Amino acid sequence: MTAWQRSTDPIGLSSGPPSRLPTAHGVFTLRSFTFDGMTHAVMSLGNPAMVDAPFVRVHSECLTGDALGSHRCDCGDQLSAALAAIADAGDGLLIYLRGHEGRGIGLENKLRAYALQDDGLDTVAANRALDLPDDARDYTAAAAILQELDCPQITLLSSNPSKITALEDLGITVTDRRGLQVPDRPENSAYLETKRRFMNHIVPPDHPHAGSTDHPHAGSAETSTDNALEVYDTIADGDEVVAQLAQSEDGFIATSDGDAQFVSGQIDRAHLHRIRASVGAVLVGCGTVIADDPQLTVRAVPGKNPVRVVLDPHGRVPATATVLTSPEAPTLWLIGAEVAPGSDVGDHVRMVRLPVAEDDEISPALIVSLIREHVAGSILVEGGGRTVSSFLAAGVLDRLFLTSAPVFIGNGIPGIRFEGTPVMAQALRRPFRRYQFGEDMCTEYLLSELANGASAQDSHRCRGGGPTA
Ligand SMILES: Nc1nc2c(ncn2[C@@H]2O[C@H](COP(=O)(O)OP(=O)(O)OP(=O)(O)O)[C@@H](O)[C@H]2O)c(=O)[nH]1
Ligand SMILES: [Zn+2]
Repeated sequence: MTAWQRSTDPIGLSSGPPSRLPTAHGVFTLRSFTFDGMTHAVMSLGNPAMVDAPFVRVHSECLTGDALGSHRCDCGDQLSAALAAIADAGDGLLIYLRGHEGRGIGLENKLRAYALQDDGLDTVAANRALDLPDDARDYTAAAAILQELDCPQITLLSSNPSKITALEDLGITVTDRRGLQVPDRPENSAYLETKRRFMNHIVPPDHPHAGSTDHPHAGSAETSTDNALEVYDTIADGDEVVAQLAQSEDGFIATSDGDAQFVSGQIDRAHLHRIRASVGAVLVGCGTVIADDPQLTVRAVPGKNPVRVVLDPHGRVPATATVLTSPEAPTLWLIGAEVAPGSDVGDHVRMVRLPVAEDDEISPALIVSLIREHVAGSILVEGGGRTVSSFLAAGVLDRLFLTSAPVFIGNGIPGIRFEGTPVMAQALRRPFRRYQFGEDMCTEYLLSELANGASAQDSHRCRGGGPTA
């Protein structure tokens, strides 16, 4: 038993005898190591303990990629490239970690996540939609094996920086890291982009997107499956007023009974959550809070929750509303000057009085400046139809994302409606871009010079009234 085992491992690491394993990359030595009830496989070549920082691949089990030949991920290619690199070096180890399937959520859950990805979610959003962590892997067994094999200093074959951190936290020194050369395949390029964009995976130096944060789908009017559009960065870096609304083909956001589940699909939902993650504040009218009791947090994609702002001039929001009771994100409660708030609210809620308005209508511009006194960054006006319409008509929106779903409601709660013009030539036309979100069509209107200028370099922009891409 090594010193390491005695000091930190009450369960114990046990290993089986070495055996020969002839492979396409040479004859390796194979041993099993059992730790905490799980048996892992370790392939070694040469004498890694005698090398300063030997090549080590810590490979997470992936039945579909490693054994079934799946091209949804790059695991099979990484496995084979790692063995080739070790064979080339002459000394090294591959630790095949079982129990890591699906980044630690198991095969059954990974296949559930695959089904959601077939419907348009990306790999991170799919785990979240299942209420599962983005990455649940534990590297304690790998660190124990490396100590046992006298390899406390290694060159890690990986493009995942969090593997380095995890191993270093467990006492392993990663003196160097090597990325493995694996092809981006058409079937897994969106998956690899998501890992690079949202899980910090390192882009290989010879990759076409190396050194750039641009996303291949940026500004695209084509079908986008992971909708990581460039515009989110523009919104995050600016202080725009952005609105988003999903409506039926005939312009309703809900049925006449208020049923709004669900007008648009999963990709549009992920898009909305990406906008939430890019803004400082998300505003809704009290009607939306009463009808839908929304959480207004970022759940479908990674990112920080914005401050939730509730517009409540007549004090109609019930004290039981999620925005007032759940402390997941701060809430700014814009409440009428003469309204007496009911019972106590949580510490996450800040009450701000609206000024008295003569005609009972508080101007959108004033609401924006009130929010700006408390929150920095862009503001998302998320609903409902009346609130978004009043902001549009008042000319305070920089950008509007309006998603049309291929469904007819016939009659219901209206989406965009405002006092129009009798003269067609005077109707509101602005430059726009279009994105296909699965079955839904999202049109992004560039309403202000600010938004128009910030997005000027992007391709696929159409002039108002022009043909759609
Ligand atoms: N939950 C989930 N897991 C996946 C998915 N695709 C692959 N995996 C799992 O992800 C694990 C591999 O992790 P990756 O993020 O691809 O790569 P990595 O091991 O972190 O990084 P490298 O060392 O560069 O390969 C394996 O356990 C796969 O089963 C997916 O869509 N959803
Ligand atoms: Zn895989």
